[in-house]
Amino acid sequence: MPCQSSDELKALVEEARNCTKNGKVADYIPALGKAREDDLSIAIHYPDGRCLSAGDIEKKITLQSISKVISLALVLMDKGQDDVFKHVGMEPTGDPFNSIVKLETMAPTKPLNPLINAGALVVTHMIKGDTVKERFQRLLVFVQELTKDATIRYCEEVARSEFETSYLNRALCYFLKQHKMIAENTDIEQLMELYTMQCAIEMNCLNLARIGLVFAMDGIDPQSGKQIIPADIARICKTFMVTCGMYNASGEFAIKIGIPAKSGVSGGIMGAVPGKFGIGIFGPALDEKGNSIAGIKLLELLSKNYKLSMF
Ligand SMILES: NC(=O)CC[C@H](N)C(=O)O
Repeated sequence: MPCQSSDELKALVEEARNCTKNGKVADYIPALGKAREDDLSIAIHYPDGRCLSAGDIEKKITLQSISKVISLALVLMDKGQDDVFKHVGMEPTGDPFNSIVKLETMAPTKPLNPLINAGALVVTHMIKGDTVKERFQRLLVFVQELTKDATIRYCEEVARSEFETSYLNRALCYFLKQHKMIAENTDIEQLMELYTMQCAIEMNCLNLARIGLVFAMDGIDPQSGKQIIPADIARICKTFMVTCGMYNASGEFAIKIGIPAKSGVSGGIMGAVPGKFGIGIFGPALDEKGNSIAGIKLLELLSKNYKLSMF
């Protein structure tokens, strides 16, 4: 068993908290700018139901880019790999998450992977349903199943704040629609509504750790034994988490930490230690690449102390 007590975790959190002062809370989505720079919390969820935690784990965070792994799993389950990978690739980019540059320089115009914004917007546009409400509800029910928490909702304030300011994401959508990676009959305002609600799904670190646990256990909910995500799809998602989960810092993260993980600009990180446990972290101060600066430090300490690298 890697980490035995919450006290061990608390010591690591206090050590990692020092670097929050070198980071900055994201404010390009104005509502995210309200977060406290020195916040840091972590939860670890084991398959036998035990949880360890440190920091204020009641605090809720919006998923932001972490939601991209979940929508990918849902759309792969709905549409199958052939259809999905006709619209989005499997390669890391080396560019920031919201970059538009490769869409113009690559032929054909297909987002390189589903975890950058361009690819995630294509994936979200493939969520099944007739209305934004119906499509969002399907995603939310899936998240509630993964977290085993039917109270999970989205934060309207954060969703609205992003919807009102998301010009770059709109630009990506129109570019992709022009090149038929987003279907011609798609209303981009409705897609933005769905995407910003998806990114604003809100939960605490424990919930996040539980999602990580399901991915870690190859899509099985270890408590009920139910296969929530087919093993092959959980494998694909984890592979993307390794190659693209930390944006253009994924290579360094794989070398230094070696845990499949996905970060979001709210400062969340979801980790899935294969076969062992799930991790949920909240630390809103970000580094220059948009990853939680103390969250990465904390994962580095955990990985070194408990030999968690999968490589
Ligand atoms: N890196 C992120 O977490 C990005 C998600 C955010 N909602 C955006 O599209 O800009």
